[in-house]
Amino acid sequence: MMNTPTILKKIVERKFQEIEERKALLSIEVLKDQIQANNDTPRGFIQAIESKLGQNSAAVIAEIKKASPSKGVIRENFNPQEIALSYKKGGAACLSVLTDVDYFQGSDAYLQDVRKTVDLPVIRKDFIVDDYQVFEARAIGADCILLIVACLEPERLSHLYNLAVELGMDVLVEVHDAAELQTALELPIRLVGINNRNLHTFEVSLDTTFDLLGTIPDDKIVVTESGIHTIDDIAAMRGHNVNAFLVGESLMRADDPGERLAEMFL
Ligand SMILES: O=P(O)(O)OC[C@@H](O)[C@@H](O)c1c[nH]c2ccccc12
Repeated sequence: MMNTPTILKKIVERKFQEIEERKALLSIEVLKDQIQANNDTPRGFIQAIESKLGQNSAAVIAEIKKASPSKGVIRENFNPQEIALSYKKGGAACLSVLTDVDYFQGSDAYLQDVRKTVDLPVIRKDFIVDDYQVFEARAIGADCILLIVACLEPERLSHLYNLAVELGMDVLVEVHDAAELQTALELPIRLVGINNRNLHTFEVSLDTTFDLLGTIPDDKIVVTESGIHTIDDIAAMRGHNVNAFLVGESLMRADDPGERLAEMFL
């Protein structure tokens, strides 16, 4: 399968080009200066999740996503700041903002705007494969980054993880199968994201989470990602003691995303 150009492969190939384009416009040194000048302390992403879990509540990472390669445009009336306020009101623990431009119609500006608007911790949702993007994430105000095991060699994964932590950010390490999970567990991570969507084929199955649960040590927080649509989906997860959720589409399709969040989770 890795020989055919899957969507993930195409995205990552384009991402390497994009990074070169961005480096030509703004050097990594300038990004470092921006981080210094911003003098911004990252908000505790993991801490916000732990705090919800400590109250026996579900911890929801609510996603702000206009479009995706599998679904096309998900939300026409797209106002990230308004959505962020709605999510906050609906009880989200954290926010996830897509910054990938070419495949998700995301933007760094959305993340910057959202973070100014609400006090919740924000994860930069993108395909991070290079140091440049980790500095960039902190420069635009990200509190956490996503690292997808499927698009990184283990050494690079470990290197990017350490760099993010040095910059004060939290990391959500995302896996989709047992081999990726083992790679992730080599790192001193607290959060393990299990993506129920296969990024090569787009197939979604909540069994991905259930199948991998058994081999995850108790000190990790499992975040189930993608394909969470119904109260039954949530009850099934919570029945397996999975209490942290990353949810996008089903909230993005609602007129009032935060209200929908509250209905689904409370
Ligand atoms: O919209 P959904 O099915 O609720 O999924 C949200 C989130 O899990 C999904 O956007 C996602 C998970 N991992 C990713 C990696 C890259 C881009 C997107 C993603």
